[in-house]
Amino acid sequence: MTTVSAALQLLFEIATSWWTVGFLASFTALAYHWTTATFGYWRDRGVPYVRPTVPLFGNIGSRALGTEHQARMFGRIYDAFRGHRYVGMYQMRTPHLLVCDPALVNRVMIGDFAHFTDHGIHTDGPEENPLANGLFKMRGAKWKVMRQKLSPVFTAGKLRHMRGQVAACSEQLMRNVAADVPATGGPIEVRDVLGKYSTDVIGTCAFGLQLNAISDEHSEFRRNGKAVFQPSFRMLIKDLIWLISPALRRAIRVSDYPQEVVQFFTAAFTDTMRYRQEHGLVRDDLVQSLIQARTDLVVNKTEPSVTFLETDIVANAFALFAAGFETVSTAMSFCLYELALKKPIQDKVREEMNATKIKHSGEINDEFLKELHYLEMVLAETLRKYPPLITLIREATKDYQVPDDTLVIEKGTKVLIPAYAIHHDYRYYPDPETFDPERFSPEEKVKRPNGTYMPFGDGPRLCIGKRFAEMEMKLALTELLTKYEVEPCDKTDIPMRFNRKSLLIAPENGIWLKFKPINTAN
Ligand code: HEM
Repeated sequence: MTTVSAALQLLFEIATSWWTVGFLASFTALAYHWTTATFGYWRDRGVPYVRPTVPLFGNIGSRALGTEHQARMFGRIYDAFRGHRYVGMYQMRTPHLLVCDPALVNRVMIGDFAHFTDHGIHTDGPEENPLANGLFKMRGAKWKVMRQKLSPVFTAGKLRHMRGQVAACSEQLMRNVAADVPATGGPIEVRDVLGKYSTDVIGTCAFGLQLNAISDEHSEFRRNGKAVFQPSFRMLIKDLIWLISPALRRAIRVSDYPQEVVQFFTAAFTDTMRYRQEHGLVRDDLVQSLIQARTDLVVNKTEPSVTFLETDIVANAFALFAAGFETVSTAMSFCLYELALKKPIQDKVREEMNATKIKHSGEINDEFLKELHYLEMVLAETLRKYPPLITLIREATKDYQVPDDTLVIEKGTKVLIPAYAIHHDYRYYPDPETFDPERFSPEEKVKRPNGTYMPFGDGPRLCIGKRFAEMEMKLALTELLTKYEVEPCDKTDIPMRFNRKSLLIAPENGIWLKFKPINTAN
């Protein structure tokens, strides 16, 4: 009996262990197949491509693990294939085409835009994330209608009306800097102080909030705003899941932002809208254009072919905040960083500001801002060296025959434009790591081919807030640089190191600079 049961026991163990081994082997084979099934896509189409080394992760293992910054990763690929018009690569399992040739970049963004109308970024439904459907993520006809509704508020005439609101924010910025400088007696982390400024600007102009309710370190607006951009493990996972399988992401419903952030921004905008409507308040600002869009598209349904929801309006207020907060503060911070390291350029930009101030009797009006040509060159060079978006993205919305080529970019393909790498290509920008505003003198600019400068993107999807951002940056930089000299200090990172977890270009350790008050009667 004992012998029989021992034999049975042995047989059972063998069977189950074979079964286990078989199961594991099949599972591994299936998993391997699924995680690598797409990796022949570019080879099959005869496209030069970066060989994917790790199943599932494709070419972005280093980025996913946080061991390599995106700018470096795309730069490495771009450099390895220099001279090719495009390169195939895999972000997780998804094939992406990196377009490197400026002429083709120009076609994708401008000339043949009709084939690339969408950014092709995954959006959650309004139930999972009411803030998801902002302009940046909107597609097709819906994007076109909303873009037309919002564009008028960014024209030069309308911006003039918002200049007063932005100027009030730059005065608040100066009070914040003045409070920080004597208190610490030493360096300031400029991204923090400029982050308060750009929060103030969007808070007043897009959410209609009172200035004093925003910039305070402990204000809810500031706290929730920071939470949106805090690089987090959750955000990284969320992005990677989308690249593995959008269906998987939909199934497990990982939303873009924490619930409390969604609730806060929804309530902030809805309260302002209700207040303005109840009090018959009409102002020429972003809030007003969104209220008008709501009346036309949600209430009166003037575009019956496209469905707009209440959440689309709040999502667009939020989109202006999301797109305009970090980009502006980061660009201004890098600008001050470079000026602190290059004193002669700083002096020259200040001279221009002071001379223009005298010419306009101290009044900072539109003419004044337009005449700051050297500052424009400095900002252009800052955005060349540090474009906040490292790559631009498009999705082929129709099949596209690449001109003078055999390749057809199939509908649904993700197309990436490596803005950072192109901005750092020595063929267009010799000695690319040197900060040199003269590259943007009118004579130098015309020498470069189109499709080699795109910090704000280009074509119909060009940043809608470009002029607004330029006004915002010029106003604050004029205030700062005519009152303070900026200098590096012990805590300044030289050379600059980027935060590897951040989606946008961001410094690893903040940007610490000394602010020396200028004793002047101006
Ligand atoms: C230095 C500041 C800024 C930079 C460098 C910047 C850059 C960009 C870039 C690269 C894009 C994508 C363009 C493309 O795909 O071709 C974009 C889109 C966008 N930006 Fe900006 N941006 C800045 C400031 C702002 C501000 C202040 C606002 C709002 C007030 C804003 C609102 C938007 C919106 C809504 C979009 C989506 C446009 C669309 O898809 O139609 N941006 N921005």
